[in-house]
Amino acid sequence: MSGLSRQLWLKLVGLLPGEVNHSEARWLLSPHGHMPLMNGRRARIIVNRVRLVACLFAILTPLWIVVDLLVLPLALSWQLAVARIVASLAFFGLHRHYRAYSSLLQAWGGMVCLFAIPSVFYVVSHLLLLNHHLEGISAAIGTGYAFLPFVLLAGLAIFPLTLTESLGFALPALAAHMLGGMLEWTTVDWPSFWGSFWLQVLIAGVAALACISQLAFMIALVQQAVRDPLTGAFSRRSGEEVLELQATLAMRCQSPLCVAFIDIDHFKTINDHYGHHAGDLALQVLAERVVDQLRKGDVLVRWGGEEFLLLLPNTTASQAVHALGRLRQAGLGLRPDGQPLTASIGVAEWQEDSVNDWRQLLELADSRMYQAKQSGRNRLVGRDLEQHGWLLSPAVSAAA
Ligand SMILES: Nc1nc2c(ncn2[C@@H]2O[C@H](COP(=O)(O)OP(=O)(O)OP(=O)(O)O)[C@@H](O)[C@H]2O)c(=O)[nH]1
Repeated sequence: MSGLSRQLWLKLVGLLPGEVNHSEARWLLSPHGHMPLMNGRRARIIVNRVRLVACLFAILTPLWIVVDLLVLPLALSWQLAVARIVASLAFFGLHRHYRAYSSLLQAWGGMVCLFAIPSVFYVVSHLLLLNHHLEGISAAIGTGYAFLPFVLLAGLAIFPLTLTESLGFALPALAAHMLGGMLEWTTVDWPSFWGSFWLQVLIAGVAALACISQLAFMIALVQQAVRDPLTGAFSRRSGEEVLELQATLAMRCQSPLCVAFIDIDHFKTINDHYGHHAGDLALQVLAERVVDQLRKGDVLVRWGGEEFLLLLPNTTASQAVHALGRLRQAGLGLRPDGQPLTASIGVAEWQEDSVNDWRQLLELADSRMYQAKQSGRNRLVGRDLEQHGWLLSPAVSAAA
């Protein structure tokens, strides 16, 4: 990014909701690059809101039948009543059969269905209204049907969406309105077509801001909830959630997933001899080193105390052993006495170790870490090919 465009970007980012920092601001623009944990949580929120709104509209839509029957010509009000009952049943079906998945794609699918039902109802009701010339109170009630697109656009505001996503939903609605106006396909005598179009653009803009603000707030809360405040690594609870997600994905796609348990050696002596602050510092440096050395998609979890879990998606056991060997050679930091900080590491991969559950994978890596401790610490234990048994890497002696 050039200096000028970077400055412009920072200025723009300064205008965005203050809950997110600069590096996270791009997450408000597009779903690309969101961490799977965030996608999973966002998908669940979207699905829950789709179901809630569907339930609300399943109840509210048929209630207006009474008003139509009292005010509109009888034939028209019955036709509209049928359309309302069909829409209400569709909303009810959506509420009943659409479940809380954690895939963003399925969440978008739910939103499409939620917006498709009133859109179809809008088209049908307008075709019916076009056949009647309404006057007085009937005309006023008929005009109410023309407000549905405004309600749809405003309704977007209840979802935590990125700018691209909210535009993806709003633009087709705006385009349809534009097309309808050009074809003079309207039952409402708006003072000005462009006036009503501009109003819809404004509503879509405000809704997009509301979507982004919700997303920003959500990102801030998720970041606070999922991170360990000392090291910035994922907390154990969120780490379990990420591992479960990644294991499900890996098993579905038959792609490798490696986990490594990393336990610092003789960590207690750092605390005992140099104080808790020195221990904290060692933990922070180790977390920084691991994050710096490994791939962007790898996830570091603080499992507890001086124990870390590293999740390596799309990585075979031998690739993981290679990457971890490089990390150990580069160094995990220094102890306060200047000696290299070392760790005992246990590695397991679901396909090569023939496990079909993330908990088993974890237990295997954990038991191999203990094997590394028992074999003298400062080493990595994985599994070579079945017939070769344990693979013990040599101890690392080089300082960081
Ligand atoms: N400074 C600091 N120490 C911690 C933290 N969490 C746990 N510890 C300490 O980590 C130490 C872990 O000690 P042990 O389980 O005996 O492990 P170890 O000394 O590394 O010994 P081995 O694992 O057998 O090599 C304990 O003294 C804990 O108090 C933390 O957040 N900060």
